[in-house]
Amino acid sequence: MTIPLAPSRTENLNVLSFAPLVTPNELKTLLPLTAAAEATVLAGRRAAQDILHGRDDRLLAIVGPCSIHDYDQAVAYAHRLAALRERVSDRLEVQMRVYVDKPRTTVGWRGYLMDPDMNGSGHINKGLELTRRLMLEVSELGLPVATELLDPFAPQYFFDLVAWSCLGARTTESQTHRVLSSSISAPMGFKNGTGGGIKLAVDAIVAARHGHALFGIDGDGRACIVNTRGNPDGHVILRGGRSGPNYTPQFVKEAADLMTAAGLSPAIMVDCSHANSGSDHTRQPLVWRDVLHQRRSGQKALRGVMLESNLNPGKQTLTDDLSALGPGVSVTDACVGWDDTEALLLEAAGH
Ligand SMILES: O=C[C@H](O)[C@H](O)COP(=O)(O)O
Ligand SMILES: C=C(OP(=O)(O)O)C(=O)O
Repeated sequence: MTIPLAPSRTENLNVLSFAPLVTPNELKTLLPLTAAAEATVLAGRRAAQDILHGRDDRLLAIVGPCSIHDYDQAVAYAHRLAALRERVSDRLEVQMRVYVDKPRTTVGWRGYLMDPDMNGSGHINKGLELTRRLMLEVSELGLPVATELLDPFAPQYFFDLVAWSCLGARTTESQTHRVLSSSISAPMGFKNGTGGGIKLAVDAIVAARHGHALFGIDGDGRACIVNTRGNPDGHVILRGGRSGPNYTPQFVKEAADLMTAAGLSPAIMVDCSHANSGSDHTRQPLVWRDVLHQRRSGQKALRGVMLESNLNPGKQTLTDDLSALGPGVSVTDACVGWDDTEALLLEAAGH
């Protein structure tokens, strides 16, 4: 069903159609927050906050697929990670990457939320329902959900299920996303830019700590002015940049110094993937181990680590023939497989 466009010579010239979007309250009536999921979200946020503010010396580990593309495979992964989370919980707070909204360098599949059928049909209502259902199911396992904040309307639909979130390298410098981050109830990481700039991530933390007024929607999908309080749990995520990796001690120190100069208490996460691994998943373990080594050597500002991991290693190309896709293999960035994931988490926990 589409909503007819009013004829005009000056507006909507490049709009093909409007279609109704489910409202946040309709979706939440269909898939309400359960007591078990709520307990996971609250405990996950509290654990992340305690680690980021130095009240808990465990490592926050954001682990999971580069992108979700298959419901059952995501649930199978979540079951494994939930069990592993328990085994390492004395040293690590493990939360699952449930990334559904993918920022692209130019064009490409934009994720399970925007295109759940993976064929360009853009069934966002279906993507919203599947996303909320999946986040509920993962949370009910006792496994906190971590996701990237990208679409400005998304928070009202499923961020009651998100324990940790972040802005990606392509949006950390965007004012729209910074002020949106000031509304988010979960701790927020801010990645350095694709060019490698760390200062812009620190600027984003400062911007998001303040209250803002922004365009948004309420639970009934009504356009409204959202007045925010500001997010006090911002931290920097080092993901490397165009000139190479930035997980090594000199960059960690640079990030810590920039946070201190901005009046912030240093709290840094290292993303083992992206430009830190040169997008080669076999290099993620090197980065992971370097982070652990830096922590053991006394770098207290390092509070978190991110690993792109899936049931099976590597990545595959998305084509029109979806039946050709191999199970549990990333369709976006290459991920480490389950065996390496388990080994790295156990190693980090000293098992
Ligand atoms: O995490 C995934 C990708 O690195 C990011 O979304 C950009 O992907 P692209 O450069 O393949 O578009
Ligand atoms: C897109 C991602 O990373 P980045 O923003 O660092 O490219 C991601 O973590 O999925």
